[in-house]
Amino acid sequence: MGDGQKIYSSNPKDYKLLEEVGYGASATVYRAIHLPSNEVVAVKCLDLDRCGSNLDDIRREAQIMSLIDHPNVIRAFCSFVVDCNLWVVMPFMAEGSCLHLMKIAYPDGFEESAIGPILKETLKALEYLHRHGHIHRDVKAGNILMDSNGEVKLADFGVSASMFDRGDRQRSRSTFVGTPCWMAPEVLQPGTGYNFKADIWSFGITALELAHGHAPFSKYPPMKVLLMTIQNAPPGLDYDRDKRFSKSFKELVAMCLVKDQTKRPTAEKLLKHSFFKNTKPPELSLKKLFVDLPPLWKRVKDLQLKDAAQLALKKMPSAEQEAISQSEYQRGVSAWNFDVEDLKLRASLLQEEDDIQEIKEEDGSNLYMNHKVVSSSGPEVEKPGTSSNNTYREKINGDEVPVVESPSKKEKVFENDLPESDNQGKTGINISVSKADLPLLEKDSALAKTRIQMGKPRQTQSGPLMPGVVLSHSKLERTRYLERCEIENHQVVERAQQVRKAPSFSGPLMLPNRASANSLSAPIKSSGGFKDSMDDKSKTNLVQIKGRFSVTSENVDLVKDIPLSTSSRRNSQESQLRKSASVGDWLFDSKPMPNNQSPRDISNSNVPASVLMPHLQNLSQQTSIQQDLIMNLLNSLQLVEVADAPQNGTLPPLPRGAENNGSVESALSERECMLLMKITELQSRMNSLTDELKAERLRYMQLQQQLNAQQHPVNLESWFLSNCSINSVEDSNLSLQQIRRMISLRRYNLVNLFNQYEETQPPLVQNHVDTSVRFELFG
Ligand SMILES: Nc1ncnc2c1ncn2[C@@H]1O[C@H](COP(=O)(O)OP(=O)(O)OP(=O)(O)O)[C@@H](O)[C@H]1O
Repeated sequence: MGDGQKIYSSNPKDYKLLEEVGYGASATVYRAIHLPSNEVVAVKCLDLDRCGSNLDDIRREAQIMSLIDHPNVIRAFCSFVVDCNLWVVMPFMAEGSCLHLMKIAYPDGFEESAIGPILKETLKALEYLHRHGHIHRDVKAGNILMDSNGEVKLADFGVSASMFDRGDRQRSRSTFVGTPCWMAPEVLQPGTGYNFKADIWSFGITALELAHGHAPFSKYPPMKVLLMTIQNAPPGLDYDRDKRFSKSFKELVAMCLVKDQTKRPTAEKLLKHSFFKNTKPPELSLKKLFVDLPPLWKRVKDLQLKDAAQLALKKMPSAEQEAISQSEYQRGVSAWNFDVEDLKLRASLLQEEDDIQEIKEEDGSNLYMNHKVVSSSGPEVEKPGTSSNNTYREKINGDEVPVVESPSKKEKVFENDLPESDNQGKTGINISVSKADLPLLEKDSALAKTRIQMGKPRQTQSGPLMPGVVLSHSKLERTRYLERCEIENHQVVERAQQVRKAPSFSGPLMLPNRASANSLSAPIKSSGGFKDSMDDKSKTNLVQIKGRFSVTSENVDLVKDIPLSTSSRRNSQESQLRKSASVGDWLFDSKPMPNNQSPRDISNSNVPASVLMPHLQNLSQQTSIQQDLIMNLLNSLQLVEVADAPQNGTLPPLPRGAENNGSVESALSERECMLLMKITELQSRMNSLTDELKAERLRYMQLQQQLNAQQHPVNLESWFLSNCSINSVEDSNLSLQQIRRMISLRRYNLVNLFNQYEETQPPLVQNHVDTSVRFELFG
């Protein structure tokens, strides 16, 4: 009787948990004994509190796992809740994940003879899952498990998605989940959906990971990985440096890592690739990988100790260690708890890698190097910081290879060879302490030092960011746009502060001109090499350079696209203020509404509080800044010299000489009139903003009520009953069938409403709609 047929009870007392053999973002995995049968099993204890996914996701994972029936896919024997944990009982894979194995004994990756069988078995698993309508969405070495007999199984359905959703969403997902290094461009890119071909991309990245010991770009923080995946040529095997690998392996990888998902082959087709023709069965070729290695739990323990020692060396307080370890999890190395704000912040703090001496990652040292793979002897690898990241694909031996060109263009470096840390350390035992992982304070001070040394100030961002844990398509654009709004807002505040601090009494107030570092019209050019790597298109769209890292935007003109109601109002206000050019360039630029949405539009829709709050904050900020401006105007205008003539709509100049007493009087009264007009104008603007703010507040309260109501439609039948003022279905004169019909009509209406709402709302707002509402509506 195979494992599949055994009865595994759902009673925790029937399981004796033994050693810890791994852990992820939300789960710890134990070797355990199923006492009634005396079988060794693995128990994955998912901490429901720590778990980012909702119960539906978890239930789905467990459900899918229990239905799995394929030798290469881990299936769940059973699952049940114990206190705040969900226990998933599954076969114990005694050699753990490929990632573990590489970290322990093969830091430079496996030999091709081992990679072949691992990939082949993984492909079989993918072929099975895809055939049954699932996208795995988290294919990587950390999720490929091996048993001592060489068996290979794909694990972790934490983020898998059923492709059999109803309606338009079928076979095209729009939720941002997964692990960035392994994520396909279409998953990261705005506007497009993705399908099972995303797994093929991840499979290609996994192939590179197995070949090198780490995934391409894994050195970089997630946001940078995200942009590099979108902007750069796909990574691949280097035809010079990766001489130890066959042409067919390189070809296979290149086939998977095609940016156009439609051009990627299916798992079924890949299985027929020549690379797999001569692949030996896993039981023959993989077993040797584990010879002489201590048992899995011992390795895991050793790795944990090693990491703990590294942390101790850094002499960090435990809270900081914890913060690092947590951020390691959350910054995308661990799947679906994607904290976009954190990513943005870190991206903004990015700097030249060579600006600050990097804290060396000691991950490369292996603990049990009894099978060290001889690494290829290629040219010296260029440090990422010294590279311009100017990437293109070059034909070598008739094949396209991604190449990174140094600024001098003297030497070429193959992109996927850039030294990288193991950012996949989601298991937590590899807490890599790269500078990107330093606690912010420490990092900030390092940054500050660098800035002083280099004498080139860089922009950091502050202020509230839009909340959101899930980045979906087109959110990247919106993120850029919001970042820009934030910068503008920051500028406005800075200007207002400067007005307060240093009112100039002679001539224009001293304010930064438009071509300043933060100016959108004149983006600051970093001396970092990254800009060189961008094509012309992205150059024109450059919004910011953050260290070697640029943020571009196709929507740089978004402000122009703000609906007339808002933009024209703002433009006229801007122009009015601009007209008082006598007070310099202190253009009051209100923070535009994200996503072309006027406050009124927002107030007329069902928008969650998280979206409304920034608007409200904006409005109140604008109001207070305007108040400041008015005060400053009043204080300083008497002494301000006005350059423009009154016919230009600006204030008349104040004559200087005492001999012009008569004209001084008339000019003064003229000035007074204009000032009064200006003040009235500003006051009315302030009033209207205050009104808007009040209306928004009111609307916000209403929306929150509506949202609450929508979030808890839980039981439509009970909704119906309560709305029909009857106590039970039996009490009513209606037949159950009629009631069901009414309920389904109601549901239908809700779905319609929801769809309409989605159509009218910009995607940013859509994405903030609680997924539970979607789930409830779409069933
Ligand atoms: N059946 C098993 N047998 C042996 N080791 C396992 C088993 N399942 C998982 N592991 C080990 O535990 C680690 C964590 O497991 P898993 O990836 O399922 O956790 P997770 O919390 O879902 O991870 P993630 O961070 O991807 O969400 C794996 O990388 C692997 O090393």
